[in-house]
Amino acid sequence: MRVDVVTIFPSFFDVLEVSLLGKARGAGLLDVRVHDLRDYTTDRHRTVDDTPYGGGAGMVMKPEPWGLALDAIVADAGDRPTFIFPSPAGERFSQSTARELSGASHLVFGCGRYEGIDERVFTYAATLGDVRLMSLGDYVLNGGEVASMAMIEAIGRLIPGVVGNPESLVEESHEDGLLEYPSYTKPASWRGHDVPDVLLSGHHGRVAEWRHAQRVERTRERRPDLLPADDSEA
Ligand SMILES: Nc1cc(-c2cccs2)n[nH]1
Repeated sequence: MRVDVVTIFPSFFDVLEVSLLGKARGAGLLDVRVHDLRDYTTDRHRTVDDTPYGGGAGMVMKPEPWGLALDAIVADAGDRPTFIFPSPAGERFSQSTARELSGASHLVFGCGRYEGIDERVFTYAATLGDVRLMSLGDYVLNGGEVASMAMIEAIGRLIPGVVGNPESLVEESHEDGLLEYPSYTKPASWRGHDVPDVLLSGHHGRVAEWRHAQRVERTRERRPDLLPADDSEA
């Protein structure tokens, strides 16, 4: 998968060199390219925003630099990518969205500032590929960088080969509508807190039953909205 990121804070994405995604890049599973939007400005001050038509507070990102940046990426890749613009006004990003997008061949993340990107950028991008405005949740960030980083990680880890043991992707929270079960490791007793006996029993069937029950109980307690309507009232 190729991933391009357009941002005015390119160094923010240096962290993608480390950890799991860094290994994925090294293994050629993920090709991440970060672009500084200011490289696509034409004035001496490398201006990327201006005051909003119709008045109002804040600044809006100018369309010209975005158009040049998206054109350069599409010309280089020679394909029709999926453009993802983080936005509090976007569709809700979820694990199923991550799974859907993990099958894409080319994603382009456009990191705007909260006051927004000129709407014509999304209209223009739609002539180059699919456009998805994506929200991580009902709260407001200052820019799309943090949201893009989270989505790149959530999507990237689902690409076959990125996570060593694909088994570890099963029974994760949100993979199948239930939260994950509690995890324990050695020592069996720590500061007076013991690991549940069933996990020390060696009885795989009972462990599986206990873990499923824990998943249902936790989901009921913390996220009843994830359960089918008739169940969450139970
Ligand atoms: N979910 C979400 C996205 C955002 C922003 C994206 C770009 C600027 S602010 N805030 N909250």
